[in-house]
Amino acid sequence: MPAQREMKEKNPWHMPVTIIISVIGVIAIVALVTVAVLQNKPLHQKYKYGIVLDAGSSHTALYIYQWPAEKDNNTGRVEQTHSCKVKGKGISSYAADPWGAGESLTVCMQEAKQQVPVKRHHETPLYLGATAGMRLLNMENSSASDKVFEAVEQALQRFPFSYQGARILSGQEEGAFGWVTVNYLDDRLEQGLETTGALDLGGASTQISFVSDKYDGSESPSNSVTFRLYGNDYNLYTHSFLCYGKDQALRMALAYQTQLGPRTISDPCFHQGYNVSKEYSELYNSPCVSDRKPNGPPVTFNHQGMGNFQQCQEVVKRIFNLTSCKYSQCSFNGVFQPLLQGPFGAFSAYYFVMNFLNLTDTSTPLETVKDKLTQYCATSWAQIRLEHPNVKTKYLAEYCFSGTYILTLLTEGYNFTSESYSNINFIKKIKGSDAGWTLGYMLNLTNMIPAEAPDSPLLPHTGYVSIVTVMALLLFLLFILSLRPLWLRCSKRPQIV
Ligand SMILES: Nc1ncnc2c1ncn2[C@@H]1O[C@H](COP(=O)(O)OP(=O)(O)O)[C@@H](O)[C@H]1O
Ligand SMILES: [Ca+2]
Repeated sequence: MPAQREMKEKNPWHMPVTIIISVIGVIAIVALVTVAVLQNKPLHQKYKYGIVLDAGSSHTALYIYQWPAEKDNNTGRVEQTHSCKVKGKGISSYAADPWGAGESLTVCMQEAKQQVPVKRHHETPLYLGATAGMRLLNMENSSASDKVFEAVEQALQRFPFSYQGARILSGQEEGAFGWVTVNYLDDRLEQGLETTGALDLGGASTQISFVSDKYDGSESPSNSVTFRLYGNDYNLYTHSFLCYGKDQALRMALAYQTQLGPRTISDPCFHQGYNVSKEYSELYNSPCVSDRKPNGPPVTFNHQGMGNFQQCQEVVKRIFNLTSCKYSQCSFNGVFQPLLQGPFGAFSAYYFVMNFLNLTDTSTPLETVKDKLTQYCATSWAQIRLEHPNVKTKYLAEYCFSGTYILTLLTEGYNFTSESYSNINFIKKIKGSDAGWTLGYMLNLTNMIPAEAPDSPLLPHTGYVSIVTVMALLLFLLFILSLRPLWLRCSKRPQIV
């Protein structure tokens, strides 16, 4: 077999040294790529969790947030994974039964126990923040408010989480943390982009927060909050109007109409055919209206609807003081407000109401929005009920008032114009997380937003792996090429025949 022998001798791969070098080379390259891929591959994601209870005036909601365990300081990574609406009213309505307030939270807390992995329970911070309902109760009856907190605290401490306390947020905090949430979720803070203003409408208070270039905070320091986030300084204007949430605003509007204690009030903000007997003591049972209580009114009054948007707007305007202002410019009630600037996200009741009324599209001219609301308010109560059999009667009865209140607050109160109205976005969620103060509150308390921009890796993981792979291939090519001379030499060797 001389031909076969010749082949063997020509082929360098049959030389032991060449074979060993080749094998080692290939193993080295495979090892290099494998190590590069494995070392830099994100580990099987482990998450940390945080729980915030939003004890609002109308109801309490629980939110669970999660973020990758090894990257607390990274940006845009905290997201809402679960929410739970507590059955019944807000904790401030339990003044006469404080333990009931604590009890009311247990169903959602049980749910949280199921949602957060058991081994993370003990390290999961749990916060409760109360807003305007408890602010009002605290003003009215501070010992009742203390008792509610005591009961809530005891109920929450029974769960295996890391309880961090329950407290009333100031209006300023509520506004500022709502602004942080919206801008964090939009990745505006991390990237240093122009920020979005935040408009939050609750049941008992409402907040407006935005950055205005012309505003340095000196004209009204109590409306100013400064932040340094990701290496950028922000000078935020914020104001919270206590009693201007939509439920208390409705009380104030009704109080203006019942100041003389009539037995019947004809209310343009409710639909024609709506006729409900209500109690004076219930209407005036709030610090927002208690000083307007008529002397010796009858026990009840008939609340009758008239269904007239124009007249409703006149009634609503009466709850705003639009004349007194000791600053260069004001919103209402003598409160300083700089020039409106930039886009705004309007959430909570702004969204619920405008969404129900099909009016979330702000590219619709303001005049058309008013026309649609005029039509809606003029629809009879019987017809409205027929069209929306599954909507809670209390909400349904109030959407005409609420829509009118929102438009009046935005235009007469905050000075949005036909042009700037289109800068408002009515939103519920951003990237799966609810817009509201809770996320911003937790980010702040867990120091999850750094003051300075974190150092970012030179390359993202995929870039790193690609470069190593390309380099390994090049090395392999070089290696093969380096074998060429050996090859050629072998093929030129004198034949042994
Ligand atoms: N589906 C809905 N339709 C209309 N209004 C709603 C709906 N869901 C919630 N709301 C209202 O949103 C408001 C939420 O306020 P809340 O956060 O409880 O009060 P605050 O922030 O003033 O403490 C309440 O007025 C509540 O009635
Ligand atoms: Ca709220």
